[in-house]
Amino acid sequence: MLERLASQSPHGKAAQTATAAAAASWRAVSGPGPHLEPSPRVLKLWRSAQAVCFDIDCTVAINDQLDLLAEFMGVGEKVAAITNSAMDGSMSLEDALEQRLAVINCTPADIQAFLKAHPPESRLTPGAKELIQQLQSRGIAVYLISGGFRELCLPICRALNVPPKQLFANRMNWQVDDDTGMPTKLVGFDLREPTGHQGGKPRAIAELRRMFPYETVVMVGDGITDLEAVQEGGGADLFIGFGGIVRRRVVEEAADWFVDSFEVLREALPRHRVAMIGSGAWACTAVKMIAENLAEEGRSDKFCRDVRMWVFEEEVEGRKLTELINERHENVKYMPGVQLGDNIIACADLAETVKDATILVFCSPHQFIHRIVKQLAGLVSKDAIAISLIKGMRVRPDGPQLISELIRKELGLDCSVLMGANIAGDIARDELSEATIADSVLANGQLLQEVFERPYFYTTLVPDVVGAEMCGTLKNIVALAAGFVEGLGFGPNTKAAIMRAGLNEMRRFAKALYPTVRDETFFESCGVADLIATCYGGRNRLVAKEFVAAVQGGKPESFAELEARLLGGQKLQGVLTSDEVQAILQRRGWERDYPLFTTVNRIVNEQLPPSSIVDYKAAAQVRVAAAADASADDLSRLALGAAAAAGGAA
Ligand SMILES: NC(=O)c1ccc[n+]([C@@H]2O[C@H](COP(=O)([O-])OP(=O)(O)OC[C@H]3O[C@@H](n4cnc5c(N)ncnc54)[C@H](O)[C@@H]3O)[C@@H](O)[C@H]2O)c1
Ligand SMILES: O=P(O)(O)OC[C@H](O)CO
Repeated sequence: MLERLASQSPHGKAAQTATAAAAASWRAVSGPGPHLEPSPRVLKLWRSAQAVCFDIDCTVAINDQLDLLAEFMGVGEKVAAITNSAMDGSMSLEDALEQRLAVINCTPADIQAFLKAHPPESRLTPGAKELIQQLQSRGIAVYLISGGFRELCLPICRALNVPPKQLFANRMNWQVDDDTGMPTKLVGFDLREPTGHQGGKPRAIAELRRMFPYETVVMVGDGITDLEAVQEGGGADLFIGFGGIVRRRVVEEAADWFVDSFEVLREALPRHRVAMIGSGAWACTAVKMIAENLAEEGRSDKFCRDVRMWVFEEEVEGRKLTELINERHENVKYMPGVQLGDNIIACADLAETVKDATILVFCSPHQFIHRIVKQLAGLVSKDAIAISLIKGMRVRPDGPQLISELIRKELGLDCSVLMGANIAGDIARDELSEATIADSVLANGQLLQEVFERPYFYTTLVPDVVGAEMCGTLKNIVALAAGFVEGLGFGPNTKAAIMRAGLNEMRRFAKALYPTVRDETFFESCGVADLIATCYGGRNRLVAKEFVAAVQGGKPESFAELEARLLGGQKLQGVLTSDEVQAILQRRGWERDYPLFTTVNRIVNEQLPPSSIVDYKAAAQVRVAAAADASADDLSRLALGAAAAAGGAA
C-alpha cells in the first residue's frame, strides 16, 4: 500500500519527494534504465548477497493484502476512495493507513475468516518460494519487509518458510476486552514500527545491519518504498525491481535490475562447478562419487552437473586416454570396469579443466603436485575452494610442506583435506567406507560433505587439517612395515605391534612438527582406521610384501621395479614419503626417537634387510649413513635375530 501511495500519487508531497529522490540518486549511480539485464557489477552483488529482503505485497504475494481485506469486509470502494484522496498530497502515509484501517474496522475473527477464504499458499507469487528456498540453502538470510500488517503477513511468511522473526511489518493495535483479556476492536496501528513511515524500509535494513555484519544486502520489491531502501545510509546495496504482478514505470526505470519473474533471479544464482585434478585409482573413485551426487535430482540448482577431470595424457590401446574416458565413461587403465558417470569430462588441458571451477579437488600422486600447482597459478578463481585427497608431503630446504599448505600458498585458496580408510577399488564397488574431511572454514567443510557424501561413503568433519593430512601421509610408511612383516610370514600379533608403534610415531612426529595437531584426530577415519585398512589391504603393504618375497626368492627387485610390475601405472607413495620424512628426522637429529620410521627407511634403501623390521628398536640405533657404512656385525646381528624370530624367513 505504501508503494501505491508513493508511486501513484503525482501530487502527494511525501510520495513525490521519495519518488524523485529515489529515482534521481539511483540513476546517478547506474545510469538511466530500464535495466532488464544485470550489469556485471549488479550480478556480482546479487551473487555475493548475504541477506536478501523481499517486499510482500505485489512481490512475493500476488495482491495488496489490505486492499484484499477491505474487499472481503465489503468496504473495498471506500478504502479506494481514501487512497485516492491521499493522492492529492493532503494526507501523510501514516494518516492514510490509519484511516483505511478505521474503515476496514475488522475483528480478529474477521481476519481469521479472511485468511481462511484467502489461504496464503494461494496468494504466493509463482517462483517466490523456490527462490527463497534456494537462497536459504546457500546460507543466505532472507527477510520480508512489508508496509502491510503483521497479522496478514505472518501466514505468508510461514508459507514461504521464512522465520517470523525475520519479518518486518506494521502491527495493528487492538482494544482488549476487560473481562476476557481478548482483543476485540481494531484501534489503529503501532507507530513505533519503522515500516509505518516514509523511509521505513531502509531503516529496517539499517537495523538489521547493526545486528548482523552483512557485507551485501539486496532489496527486491515492486514499489517506490522498496527502491528507497537502497538510498539511505545503512540501507541495501542493490535494489532489484520486480514487475511480475504490477509494473511501475518509475521503479522499472530506476531499478538497477528489473525482472518480471523470480526464475530469472534463480537462474542468476551462482552454481558450484567441481573440477578434479588427477585421474588415478582414487581420483576416479572420488570423481565417480561426486558425479553421482551432482547428477541427482534437485542438485542442479546449486551445482553444475558436469565435472571436468584433468588427465595426465597417455596412450592406451593406441588411443588417447582422455578420448577413451569420454567415450566409455571408464578409465580403462587406472580403474577398469567401473562406470564413472556420463557427466565426467576428461580434459588433458589443465586450464580448461579448472575454468570457472569453484571447487577444486586435488588428487594426484604427491610427487607430481608441485608442478601441477605451479601450472595452475593465475588460472583458478580466487573465490574457489580447494580440497586435497593427496596423501604425502614435500620436503624443502626450509622444512616440510603439506600439500594443503602448498595449494594455499601458491594458489591463495582455502584448502581442506579428505583423508580416511579409503582403498579406491573397494569404494568404486560401492562398499561402505568413511572419511574425514578437515576444514578450517566450517561452511566449506559442509559444502564439501554435500559433494562427497554417498549412502556408502560417510564423512565426518574435523577442524584439524594438518593432523588429518599428517595421518594420511605417515600411515604409508607404517604400511610398508606391515608389508615386510607379512612377507616375513609373521602373524597378526606382530603386525599389530608394528601398527601400534607406527601409530605412536605418527602422532609424536606430527605433533613435534605441528604442535596444534590434536590427539583426537588419530581416532578418526583418517587416523587409526586408515592405518588398519592400509596395513591390511593397501598397495604399499602389497609391494613391501613382494619386496620381501623377491629378496627371499634370491631375485631382489627394487621398489621402482616392483611398482612398475605390480601396480599397472599406479604410484606408490610410501617409499618417497619415507625418504622425505627421514630427511626431516636426520636434519633434526631425531632418527633414534622414531625407530620404526628409521628402520623402514633403511630397509627401503637396502641398508638393512627386511627382517630387521621385527628388531626395529635395535635396528634404528645402528649407525648406517649408507649401506657400506653399517658394520657387518651390526647387519648380520639384525638379520640373524630377525631370521630366528621369523623361523628362518630372513
Ligand atoms: N588408490 C587409493 O586407494 C588411494 C586411496 C586414498 C588416497 N590415495 C591417494 O590419492 C593420491 C592419488 O592416488 P591415485 O590412486 O588416484 O593415483 P594412482 O597411483 O592410481 O595413479 C597414478 C596417476 O598419476 C598420473 N601420472 C603419471 N605420471 C604423471 C606425471 N608425470 N604427472 C602427473 N601425473 C602423472 C597417472 O596418469 C595416474 O593418474 C595419492 O596421494 C594417494 O596416496 C589413494
Ligand atoms: O594403496 P595405498 O597403500 O596407497 O593406500 C591407499 C589408501 O591410502 C588407503 O586409505
